[in-house]
Amino acid sequence: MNKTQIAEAGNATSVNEYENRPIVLVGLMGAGKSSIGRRLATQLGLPFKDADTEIEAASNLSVSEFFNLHGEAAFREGERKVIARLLKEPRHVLATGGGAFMDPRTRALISKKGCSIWLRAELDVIYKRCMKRNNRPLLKTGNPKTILKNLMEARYPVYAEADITVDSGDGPHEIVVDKIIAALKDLKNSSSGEIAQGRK
Ligand SMILES: Nc1ncnc2c1ncn2[C@@H]1O[C@H](COP(=O)(O)OP(=O)(O)O)[C@@H](O)[C@H]1O
Ligand SMILES: O=C(O)C1=C[C@@H](OP(=O)(O)O)[C@@H](O)[C@H](O)C1
Ligand SMILES: [Mg+2]
Repeated sequence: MNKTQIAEAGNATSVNEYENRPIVLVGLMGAGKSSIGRRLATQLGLPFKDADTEIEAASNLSVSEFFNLHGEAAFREGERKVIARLLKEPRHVLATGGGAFMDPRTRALISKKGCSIWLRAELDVIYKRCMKRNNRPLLKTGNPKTILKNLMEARYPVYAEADITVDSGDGPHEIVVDKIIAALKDLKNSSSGEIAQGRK
């Protein structure tokens, strides 16, 4: 059950409590979490945080350098700690890295403390966006399009557990920002006035 579904009696939390949670963007590389997250934060008048940037600042390494020096498992651990710290901060927009929500412990943290939004996009759109920069270590280990396709198959069923899903199509960022704001309003106006607490 996700937050947009009606809560069952005895297992609910108020929308107001929910509205105070950080807005956490999840989804594959190139979905737009960082660039749309920044614009969404500006629109909502909230601070913006990017988990990758925080890891880079804490380690004094780029994400690629971190992967090369310490490996993916250490990156996931650092990512979980950084996200746990950020989720304790007052309401903000948080862009996660694409693998964060795949880590069961990080996902549980986000489900407990955040309002998660999956930015969903199609393979060709994701691929085109990812090719703009060469800063994603996971795409350097083989054919990037094949890697992205395999990641989509493995990850989309898990991203689908997010509280809200918004399509991040091949238009301007602002269209996606507006769709997110509308989805958040829908949540606020949900007829029951309550949302599920015992989510996936
Ligand atoms: N809706 C969009 N329209 C156009 N370009 C986009 C859109 N979303 C993302 N991009 C571009 O795609 C690239 C990757 O986006 P980014 O925000 O870094 O994705 P993520 O953080 O999910 O990996 C950036 O150059 C960004 O400007
Ligand atoms: O999907 C992933 O596992 C990763 C996504 C990246 O972030 P973006 O999704 O912001 O590109 C970054 O955290 C790292 O390269 C690993
Ligand atoms: Mg990003």
